[in-house]
Amino acid sequence: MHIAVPKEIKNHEYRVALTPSGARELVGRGHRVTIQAGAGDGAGFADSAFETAGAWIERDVAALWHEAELILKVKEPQREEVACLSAGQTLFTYLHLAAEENLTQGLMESGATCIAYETITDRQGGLPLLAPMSTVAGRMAVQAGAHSLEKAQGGAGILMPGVPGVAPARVAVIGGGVVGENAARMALGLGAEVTVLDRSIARLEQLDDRYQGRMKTLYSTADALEQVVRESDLVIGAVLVPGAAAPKLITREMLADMKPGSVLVDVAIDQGGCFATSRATTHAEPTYLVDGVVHYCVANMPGAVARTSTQALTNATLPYIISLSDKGWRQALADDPHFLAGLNVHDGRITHAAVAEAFGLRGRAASLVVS
Ligand SMILES: NC(=O)C1=CN([C@@H]2O[C@H](COP(=O)(O)OP(=O)(O)OC[C@H]3O[C@@H](n4cnc5c(N)ncnc54)[C@H](O)[C@@H]3O)[C@@H](O)[C@H]2O)C=CC1
Ligand SMILES: CC(=O)C(=O)O
Ligand SMILES: [Mg+2]
Repeated sequence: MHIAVPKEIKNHEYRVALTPSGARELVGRGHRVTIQAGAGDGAGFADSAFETAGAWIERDVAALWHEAELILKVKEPQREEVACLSAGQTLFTYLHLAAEENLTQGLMESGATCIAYETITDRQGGLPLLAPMSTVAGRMAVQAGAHSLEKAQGGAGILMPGVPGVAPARVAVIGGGVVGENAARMALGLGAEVTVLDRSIARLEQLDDRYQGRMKTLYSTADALEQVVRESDLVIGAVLVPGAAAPKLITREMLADMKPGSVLVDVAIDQGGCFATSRATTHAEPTYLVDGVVHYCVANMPGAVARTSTQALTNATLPYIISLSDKGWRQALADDPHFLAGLNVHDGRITHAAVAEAFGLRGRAASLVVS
């Protein structure tokens, strides 16, 4: 199969969809891998490393897209990338379509087969291709939050661990999944007082057990959220309903009760965000203020630590890429219902129920596409 890897063009996105080690595995299986010149530079992988792995380097972007059967990316395609996609091609990347109506429309019009990393499931009920980047983003959320609490960033001027005789910061994490656990773990490590809220009792039990009560767990109700948000210095949004737009859990009114200079980090922004006042920001300008509360809402947080993230991403995606390349998308998805859950758009139709519901459209069952 002819596999192409374009250079990412989203603001401050330095990741690349494949490492040279990943390219070597694919080339070794008889596939042709073409990498856009410079695509790996931001992650520290030079063109020469890809060439050594047996990949081809292409300078002509239009030719790269035109000739590919399978296109591997990291972030959702930008407008000029959607224009390069055509029927018969397969796109494998993060899509987060419920938050992007224009993108969804563009992908439907392209006629391409679009498989989203973030809706692929596993036997344990997890999201194996979202998890590595959620681990990164969860850990980064605390770094971003701690920085935003500094006075020069608009924050209240609070040091996360406090000092002897002065209390540490209070951190609330809404959603105790992969992002939430990693954020809570980092905040605990910094000496903050940490509360995790979730709707899953089983998950709260697991966290309580794993951290031996060192973080407080709360069942997530409107009352609990109001109370915790009022008391917290840093609130991290980490909820997810797979494929769907994030529920708005912190309302504009609740913001008025927050302490001036407190910080909201909305990691769930790639699904539209879980705070009513969230809007996507970029690494170039990551924060803004609403009612004296600092908002950090970067939709591609792992892009800033591209070296770590690129390796973690390829580790997770490679088995799926091999399956797509060896078998073709239809057989690969037909063989694995968890992989099939990643099919979001095919031949002009939405094939994921939560995405179709987000836009009030009638989708087509993914199972019908591969049967
Ligand atoms: N901004 C960025 O750069 C990145 C964003 N993300 C995003 O972070 C979000 C979280 O991802 P994961 O942790 O991997 O998901 P996950 O599925 O592991 O965890 C989500 C948790 O939210 C909980 N939840 C759902 N509704 C809730 C509610 N109403 N109240 C409280 N908890 C609720 C679920 O029970 C689950 O435990 C996703 O939107 C993901 O796309 C992930 C990586 C990078
Ligand atoms: C998951 C995601 O949106 C990211 O890694 O950028
Ligand atoms: Mg986006």
